[in-house]
Amino acid sequence: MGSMGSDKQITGWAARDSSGILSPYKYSLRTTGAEDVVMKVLYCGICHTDIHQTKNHLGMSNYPMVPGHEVVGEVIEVGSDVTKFKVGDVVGAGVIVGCCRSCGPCKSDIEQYCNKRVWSYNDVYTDGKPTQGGFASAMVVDQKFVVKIPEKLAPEQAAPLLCAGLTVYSPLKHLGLTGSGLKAGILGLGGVGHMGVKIAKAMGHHVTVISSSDKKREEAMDDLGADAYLVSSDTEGMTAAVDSLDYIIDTIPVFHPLEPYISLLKVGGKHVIMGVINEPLQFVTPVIMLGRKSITGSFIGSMTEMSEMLEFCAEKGLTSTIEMVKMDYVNKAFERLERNDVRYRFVVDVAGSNLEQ
Ligand SMILES: NC(=O)C1=CN([C@@H]2O[C@H](COP(=O)(O)OP(=O)(O)OC[C@H]3O[C@@H](n4cnc5c(N)ncnc54)[C@H](OP(=O)(O)O)[C@@H]3O)[C@@H](O)[C@H]2O)C=CC1
Ligand SMILES: O=C/C=C/c1ccc(O)c(O)c1
Ligand SMILES: [Zn+2]
Ligand SMILES: [Zn+2]
Repeated sequence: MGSMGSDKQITGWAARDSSGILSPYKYSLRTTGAEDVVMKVLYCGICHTDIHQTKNHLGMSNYPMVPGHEVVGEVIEVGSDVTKFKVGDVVGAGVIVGCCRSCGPCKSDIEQYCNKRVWSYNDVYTDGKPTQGGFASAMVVDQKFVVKIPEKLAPEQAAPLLCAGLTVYSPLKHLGLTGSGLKAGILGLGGVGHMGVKIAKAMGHHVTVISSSDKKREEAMDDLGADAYLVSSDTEGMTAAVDSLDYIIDTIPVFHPLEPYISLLKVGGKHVIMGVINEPLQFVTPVIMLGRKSITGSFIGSMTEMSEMLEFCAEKGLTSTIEMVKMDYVNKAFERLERNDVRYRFVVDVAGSNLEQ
């Protein structure tokens, strides 16, 4: 890495086009501002959103694009007004690195819903420079969007919590679904889904995994602690489970019918959509009306919830289940994630990949 003065030259791995293939890319970090934290990236998780973005599934991708928004790093420099962090701290950054600070959502501490949010990559920062994410040797992030990683959590295990963990924790809090004894459905057992099982279990819920295949049954029950496992194509099993769930966390990342899952909800049950799906989903209205059911969405969580969720995971001894890889494996890892071949999150050992050599 270059000097820590202005115009720090660093190396990240960037997608250049919608093939989504990442390769080394040199760019400069902004000069450290008064509120900025500079971190040497240690680990970065691979979220399915990184595939959506690098492959331009939403039609809004700009290249070169260094993805990665489950970033754990070590603080190597802080700006003059930074009070919350010091050099040597192990910290994290997630999906959002900026907001307007004056709109309703910002003032209500739900800055993830600010219409002027700045994304950690595939966006433009307030200085006019493109934002670039965590598959890079370093990142500069405003202290508001940096969180301390609790000492009890291993840094590589903590990385997936910064998006996947938060994405599950936030709607459960917001929707009042934290009490013990609730009946949960986790639809899609991937990175977000497996944290759904762990967090819901830690809240004392009875957890049913609803999966597209039988392949993950044993692991889901024995390793993750799920109470039940349904295969969505098993008509008999699905029928037996009708009207049984208080909520469903739906993490499927592609178009899918909603009605078979909504029918699993009790009266007043909630279907929470997480997947980023760029085509209309459909349902006929009686499936929600005749049961006062809700279909809602949720987007990551706030920085306040991020700290709270990390403390919750530390206290309950919750970690993510990861496969650690080096950066030269990242394209293979993206390909395996896309074909549903990971248990349950890839984490890139960024510092151990010596990007600057
Ligand atoms: N709303 C938000 O704030 C956030 C949204 N996301 C989005 O959530 C979605 C899930 O992310 P993530 O958990 O990282 O993704 P993963 O790929 O890790 O997991 C998705 C799971 O969905 C199931 N699935 C995958 N493909 C299909 C398919 N073609 N048909 C049916 N089921 C399928 C699989 O589970 P199984 O094998 O059990 O069927 C798979 O493991 C993505 O769209 C991502 O962009 C992610 C983070 C935050
Ligand atoms: O992985 C985190 C980001 C999720 C996300 C949710 C909604 C949306 O439109 C996105 O572009 C990303
Ligand atoms: Zn994510
Ligand atoms: Zn705002």
